[in-house]
Formats: sequence, structure tokens, C-alpha cells
Amino acid sequence: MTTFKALTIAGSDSGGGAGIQADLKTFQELGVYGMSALTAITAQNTLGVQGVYPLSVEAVKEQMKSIADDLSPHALKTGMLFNAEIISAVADAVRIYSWEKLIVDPVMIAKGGVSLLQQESVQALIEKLIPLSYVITPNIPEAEVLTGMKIVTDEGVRKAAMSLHNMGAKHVVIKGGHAAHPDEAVDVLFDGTDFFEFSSPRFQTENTHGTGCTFAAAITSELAKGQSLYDSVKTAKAFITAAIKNELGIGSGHGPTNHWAYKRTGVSV
Ligand SMILES: Nc1ncnc2c1ncn2[C@@H]1O[C@H](COP(=O)(O)OP(=O)(O)O)[C@@H](O)[C@H]1O
Ligand SMILES: Cc1ncc(COP(=O)(O)O)c(N)n1
Repeated sequence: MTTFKALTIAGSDSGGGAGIQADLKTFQELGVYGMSALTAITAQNTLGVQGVYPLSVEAVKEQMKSIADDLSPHALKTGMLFNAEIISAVADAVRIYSWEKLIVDPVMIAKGGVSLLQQESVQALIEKLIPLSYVITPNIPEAEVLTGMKIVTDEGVRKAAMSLHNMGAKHVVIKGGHAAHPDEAVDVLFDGTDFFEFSSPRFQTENTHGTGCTFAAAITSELAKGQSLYDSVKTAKAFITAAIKNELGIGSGHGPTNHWAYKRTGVSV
């Protein structure tokens, strides 16, 4: 039996709800062997981000080399990359090691407002990483920054998806957590030709810390196993919906989601 392997290149969240920790928990739940290359350490909990400590670019490069030399991933995702130097190193690694199925989750700002990507690095993301991506998974504010468009309507979401596709992303998923729909959370997939919508009820909750990371990690897991992109997004949507619906209620701020709900509570969504 093949063991499918997935890699996350992202920051550590000491509170365990987002970043590397969310990604590895998701890989594990979806039956994929998880590996990580850390880009930064954050001191973080459900109340916010108290500290950000980026690693040296050498440390990031060496982790990726160790993985490439021995444990080539079937799919990989990026999360918090923090600066342009790290973005360039990741883009180089993807090319040098011929890594396919790159999922770029363009993490920019933590829910409390602290920056997880230096503002001047957005251009590096656009020029170096987006053209290598198999899928890019921005939330609406991130899609606005990357495209320079203001997104207000469903039509606006579709236009931004086309623009990101024109920037070189093979596929685009714009996540709808920040959209105006009062009852539904709708994510939109664009494959360069057609649009597909993935909808769930919108839960009235503050506990959405790490939803974006978890959703992108679930897509990565399913792609690593060889599923089609459509099926991968469908599973990821079910995974994140179960994780939000069955919130853990820990911490006194924006709490994490429940990574084991999808597999272990038998909830249907
Ligand atoms: N209140 C909510 N109820 C149901 N699903 C949600 C809710 N908030 C976010 N989601 C879903 O969680 C995933 C992450 O979305 P989003 O919050 O937009 O990303 P990010 O965490 O990157 O800001 C998407 O699948 C989105 O539809
Ligand atoms: C280390 C790290 N990476 C990413 C996020 C974004 O979290 P979210 O998925 O809630 O946007 C975070 N808060 N911390």
C-alpha cells in the first residue's frame, strides 16, 4: 500500500489552532503522512498573536532539502511565509525538486490584525509563487490585495478568480468566510473554464481560528492521495464544516476548530 505524503511550509501557532499545527492535524485525520518546513515561530493563542519570530532563510532551505532528499511529497501547501526571501526560497525549491501539486494559501493577516506577511512581499508572492501554484486559496481580503479589486458581489468573486488565474495560478478557490451572505458560506472554484460552488450553512461563531489553514490542508491531503481537485475541495469543505460545527469551546478568544469531528463524530454536513 502506498503511503501518501504531504508537506506544509508554514509558521508555527503555539496555540495549536492554525499554521503548521492545523495542517499536520488535518493531514493525520485524512490519512496522509505529514511533514513540515517551518518558516516562523509565533507566540499565539485564541486572543491573538503576541510575537512573531521568522526563521533564517537558510533554516527554511535546509528543511526543504532534507525532505526532498529522502521523502518527496505527493502534494504540498504553503501558509505563512512572512518575507520575500522565504517566498523566493520556496519558489526555487518547488522548481529544483520538481514538486507538483503546490497549494498556495496566501496567508497575510491573523484574525486579530497582526501581519503574517510583510507588505512589500506581496509582489514576490505574485511574481514567484502564484505562477507555480496548482491551486491558490485566498480568502476575500487576500484576493482583494492580490488582484487590486474590491470584491462585494458574487460576480466580483468570479472576476477576482479569473484575474488570479491570469496571474498564473492553474486553479483558484476563493473562500467565502468573509463574504456578506448571512446564511451560507460559499467557496468558489475556478478551473480556468468553469466555476463550481461549494456551500454550507454559515455558523454564528467566533471560533474560526485556523479555518483557512485547515481547509487548504484538507485540499492538499486529498490531492496527495490522487483525488481530483473537485473531489478534494468537496471533501475539504465537508471537513471544515464539521470542524466549525463541532467547535471545542477552548480559550477565551477566537477558538480553534475541531479537527477530529469529520472522522470521529460521524457528523453529516
Ligand atoms: N461562520 C462560518 N460558517 C461556516 N463555514 C465557514 C465560516 N467561516 C468560514 N467558513 C469556511 O471556512 C473556510 C475558510 O474560510 P475563510 O474564513 O474565508 O478563510 P480564512 O480563515 O483564510 O480567513 C471556508 O471553507 C469557509 O467557507
Ligand atoms: C502561524 C499562523 N499561520 C496562519 C494563520 C492564519 O490563520 P487562519 O487560518 O485563521 O487565517 C495564523 N493565525 N497563524
